[in-house]
Amino acid sequence: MTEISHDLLQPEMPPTRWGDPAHAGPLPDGVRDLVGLVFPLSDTPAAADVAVPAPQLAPDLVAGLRAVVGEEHVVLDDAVRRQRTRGKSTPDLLRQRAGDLGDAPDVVVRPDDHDDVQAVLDFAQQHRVVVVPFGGGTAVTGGLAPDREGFAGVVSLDLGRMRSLVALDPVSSTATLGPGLRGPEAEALLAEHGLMLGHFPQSFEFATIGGFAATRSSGQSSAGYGRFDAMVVGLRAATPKGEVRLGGTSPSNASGPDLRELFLGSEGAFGVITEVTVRVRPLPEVKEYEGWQWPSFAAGADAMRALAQGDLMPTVLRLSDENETAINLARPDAIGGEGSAGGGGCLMIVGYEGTTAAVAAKKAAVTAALTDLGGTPLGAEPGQAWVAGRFNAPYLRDSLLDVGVLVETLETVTFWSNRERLYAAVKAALEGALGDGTMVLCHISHVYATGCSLYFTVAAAGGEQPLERWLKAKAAANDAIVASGASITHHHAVGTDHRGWLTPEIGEAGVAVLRAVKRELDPAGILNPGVLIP
Ligand SMILES: Cc1cc2nc3c(=O)[nH]c(=O)nc-3n(C[C@H](O)[C@H](O)[C@H](O)COP(=O)(O)OP(=O)(O)OC[C@H]3O[C@@H](n4cnc5c(N)ncnc54)[C@H](O)[C@@H]3O)c2cc1C
Repeated sequence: MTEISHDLLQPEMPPTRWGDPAHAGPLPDGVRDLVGLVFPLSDTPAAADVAVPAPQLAPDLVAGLRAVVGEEHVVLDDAVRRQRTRGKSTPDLLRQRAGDLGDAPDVVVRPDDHDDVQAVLDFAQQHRVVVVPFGGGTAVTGGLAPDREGFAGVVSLDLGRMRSLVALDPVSSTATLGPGLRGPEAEALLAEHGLMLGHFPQSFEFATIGGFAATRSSGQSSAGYGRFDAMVVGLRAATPKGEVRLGGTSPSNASGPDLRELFLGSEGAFGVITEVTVRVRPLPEVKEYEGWQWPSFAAGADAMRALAQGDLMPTVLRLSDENETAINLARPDAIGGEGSAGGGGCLMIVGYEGTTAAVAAKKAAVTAALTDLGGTPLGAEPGQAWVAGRFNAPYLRDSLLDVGVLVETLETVTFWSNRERLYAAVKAALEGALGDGTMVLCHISHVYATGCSLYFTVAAAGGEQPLERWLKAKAAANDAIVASGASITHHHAVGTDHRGWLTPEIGEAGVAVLRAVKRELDPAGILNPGVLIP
């Protein structure tokens, strides 16, 4: 067994929790008091001293991988394999907390460049070894837990060494980035040139460029900067059939269907994305965020629609429903405290970024529109509070799991005309499945001229079998989404968790196209088997 030098690895999240352990903490008093009124609280620590299953990959195959990428980049260390077991959904955390490491990879392989990745895929295809591309490990729909039945073993292909700014074209405003760069690393490299990407999902601190592309991620500034797939100009991928380079010639073209779309959202099932070329923009001169209050979720949603359809999009635009406004998730330290109801109604956060002149002009136009539509300005304080707490909610989830409260999120997207029906149906499904006292919170954070996403946060008593309780509730929510004619996911991707609900959305012919692409690019089916494709 080879020990890895841990300083070669990026800082890692603990397997049973989210984020940086230094930022984790017990439940704030206000939250504990409030939650204790609704749910029974009981100390529920994660299992300690969990044994990681012994690696199943035959020694000659391990030696073969070592010959490909070098001795020290093939890791069998238990802690490293445990950290790459599944992602960070609540079911993933519950399984880790219960000591279930059944999906642990046999070996972690760390390629240095595209050619290394290609060589690993060639080897894995020849020897029927599953390859699971691993970026930040923040997946929430089972995309890191493929089927292993019938294969010689499972390699977690950790892209953490591929973390460079590969090329920059400031004239065209494009940058080519390594797939293993985490959000802050990519922004720091671009900032050296006065540039930025502008992709800030809640998982920003740990998720990677390759992961963003592979899942068609969407960030908190999507109103102004667009979703990640819309930022991608081109990409390079290694597949078992060889190299694929897409979008390298032009920003757009009429050269047949746009094959970039085949890899955006392909979740490692068609190939390993080894470079992503994105459009970049100048760093903003100013950033301003503020709060607006709306009498109801419907009134706030109508105002968002008016902005989107009137070409008046700020950089950040999000709206909490009445429950989420009352709980004020952006400020866990203030939950249950004075003023936590946020003045009632529904809180909208509006953010502006750009040049001083552009921000002033956009802010004046948006302010006039929101005032006309009946909104009440709350000033900069709620906006600043949201910015300060925007990455904190996942830590709160862990603290709640520690006291036996089940917390999870899910998201969907539909057209404006279907928004109310979808909202009511998902809420009813979750409350019906989880029973009395269940708290269902919702916000809109991704807005289009034609529709919006709905992002739900659910809190319920964990009970004796929290995992089973959640899986039942999630299935009910998925059924409600499909029955409402909405999409099964706006940005979390399909993974294994949503696979069973994809066919009604894309149809049998659509599934056949996905299967045909998979057969062509990955004939032995070694890439993430069971992920994405029904
Ligand atoms: C607390 C929390 C908050 C989140 N907030 C958001 C949010 O605001 N917006 C959002 O869009 N998502 C969010 N997510 C989901 C998740 O962060 C995204 O799906 C993210 O894009 C995954 O990136 P990653 O690098 O962690 O990928 P991973 O988790 O490592 O992998 C995700 C999938 O992509 C595949 N993959 C990874 N890298 C590559 C590659 N280079 N080539 C091919 N396939 C690859 C993997 O095999 C897997 O199937 C959140 C998740 C958590 C836990």
